[in-house]
Amino acid sequence: MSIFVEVDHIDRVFPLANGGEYIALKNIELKIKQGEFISLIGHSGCGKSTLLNIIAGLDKPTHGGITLEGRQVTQPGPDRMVVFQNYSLLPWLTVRENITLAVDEVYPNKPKGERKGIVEHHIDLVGLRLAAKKRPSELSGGMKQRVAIARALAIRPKLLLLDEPFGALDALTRGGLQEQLMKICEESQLTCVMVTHDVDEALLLSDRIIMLTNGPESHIGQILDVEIPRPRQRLEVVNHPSYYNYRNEIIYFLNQQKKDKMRKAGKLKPIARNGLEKVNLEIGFIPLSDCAPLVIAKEKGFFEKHGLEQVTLNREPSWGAIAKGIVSGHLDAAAMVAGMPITLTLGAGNKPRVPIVSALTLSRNGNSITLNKHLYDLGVRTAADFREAIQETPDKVHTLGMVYPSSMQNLILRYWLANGDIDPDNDVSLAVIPPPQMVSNLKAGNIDGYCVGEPWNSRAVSEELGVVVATDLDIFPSHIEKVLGVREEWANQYPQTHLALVKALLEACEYCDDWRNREEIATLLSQEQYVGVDLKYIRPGFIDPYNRGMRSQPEILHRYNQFYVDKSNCPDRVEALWIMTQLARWGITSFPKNWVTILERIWRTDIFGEAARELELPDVERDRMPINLFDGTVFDPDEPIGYLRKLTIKRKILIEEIDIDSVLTSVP
Ligand SMILES: Nc1ncnc2c1ncn2[C@@H]1O[C@H](COP(=O)(O)OP(=O)(O)OP(=O)(O)O)[C@@H](O)[C@H]1O
Repeated sequence: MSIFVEVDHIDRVFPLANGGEYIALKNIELKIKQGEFISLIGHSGCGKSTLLNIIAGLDKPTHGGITLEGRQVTQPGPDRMVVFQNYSLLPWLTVRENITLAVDEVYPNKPKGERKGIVEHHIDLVGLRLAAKKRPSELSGGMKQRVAIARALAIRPKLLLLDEPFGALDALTRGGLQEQLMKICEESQLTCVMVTHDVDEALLLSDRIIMLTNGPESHIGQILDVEIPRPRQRLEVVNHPSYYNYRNEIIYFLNQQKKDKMRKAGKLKPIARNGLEKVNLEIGFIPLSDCAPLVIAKEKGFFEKHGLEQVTLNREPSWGAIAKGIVSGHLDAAAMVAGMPITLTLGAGNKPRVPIVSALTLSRNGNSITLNKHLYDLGVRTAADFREAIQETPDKVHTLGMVYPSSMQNLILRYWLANGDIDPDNDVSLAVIPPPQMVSNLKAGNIDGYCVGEPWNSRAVSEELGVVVATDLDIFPSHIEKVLGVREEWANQYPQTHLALVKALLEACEYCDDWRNREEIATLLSQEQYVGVDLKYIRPGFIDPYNRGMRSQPEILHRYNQFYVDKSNCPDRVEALWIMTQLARWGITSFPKNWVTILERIWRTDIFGEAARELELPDVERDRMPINLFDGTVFDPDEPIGYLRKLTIKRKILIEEIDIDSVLTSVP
């Protein structure tokens, strides 16, 4: 498809009555291909209609320009037609006359019979034959909108522009018209730009969704490619494996914009109270069973007990969003995958180094490796079996899902594969997929298996899509899983708040490991705002025996999803060092020569100790002991580089001194 419309770096500045000016749009740049359906989405007042009007030629940009098929747009023209929400029909004319007027105006030189044919064809196209003689006052809202669409299409525009065309209609009428419009656009390969507030409407109709930031100086914040095949059916679209991923991304963007607005209006300013520097906190989490301590601290009043009166738990769409939220300061704190404090601090992937501190381990264990039923039916039970299956199908790329590069799920999955002599980067393909989307991707055949936390293994087992071939209890029992993470700068700015947060969550962890509370916790977790799944998917391993989906009996796994057992919530630098070696092994970060200093900076046993003492709970720092791994190797914390050297399957390992206080200038 060739470039059809080009929005070339436009600004729109409105003069104000008081002599000032309002910069509505800033530097908008967009290329639209022929036949593409584009939606513009963003909060009220962000400039969607202004942009649409400029493309239509109804308004002029202050800087920059629009071209249509290479020609500059300076005024309205018959090659572009706008459909507004308020229909703009002439009340004294009938349906047929309204359409005829537009056709006669645009095609005065066509023979009368041909013009009449065009009008009648478009009356039929929108199903208004029986209402052709009626005037607008005799029509419903949906019928009036159909007239407006028929009138726009009848003049055969090259570009159809729609400004919230279905906004005023009831849900049923809106649904019918959306489908009609989609069919017409697909059949006639029409190029469309539509302004909408409706996320589902945008996903149904669009090839690309342009998300605009809030004004002033609104610009394109994000562009989402909707890769759902055409022709589309509403049900197929909603059931597409990526649908909720797309939907979450848009809603997340809009929520972030809303928060920015509140922040600018001073509504998210720190509120100091109760001897704490900040009692209003935004804490991020991912929908997983092990977000339980956050949910319990909120629902059972532990945050409030420690003076944190206004805690909002933000369900985030991905671990990437958690990292972004913490780095940007949108989130005060988050339940993080265990390696995230390290990768953010070291600046993995050439990102700026953002020192993170963790003063609390929130959970241990709770992950499994699930493979699809097909592999199970082929007899795959172990990594060695999997290697054979890979060797027998050299033309197939086996893809496995993992949740984030610095997650234990990635490191454990890689460890399991490498132990089976499978190179995780060369013999299979690993894809980053947010936990809630694992099952739908397995179902769609996009991946052959994954390593993830609960309830996403139990859901695949329950739906008979996959079997659990290994739990983390088989691979690395009692490993660190989720940790509380905050920016170091934040911890220094709000030390009493940080301490209160650690205390509240430590008490919540203790509550979560009292098995008498598990039924209540599981019920809370199943709620929409938390994990949002049926209780039957949360129960296995959390309350009930764990079902791997094999022919074996479900087993009782007491240490799966562990929050306080062994009183092991104190940050453990030995485990963190093992994570550092694995991150270096797979080329995710370099291995810092100054690991001792960095470990002490990130894993704050001192803050944990203070919290535990104030709560009169044991301040247990785990002994500095070697870790015995399931493959028989021993990780000696005094010899991390020696351990790295001994590993067989690995990437090129970089060992260097990392100054986390300096701005990152080189690839680590
Ligand atoms: N003629 C004007 N003079 C001054 N400001 C204007 C003018 N027209 C629009 N604006 C401002 O420009 C911004 C963008 O307006 P626009 O109508 O394009 O937003 P929108 O995203 O379409 O909003 P909505 O979704 O509520 O329809 C708003 O803040 C609006 O107040």
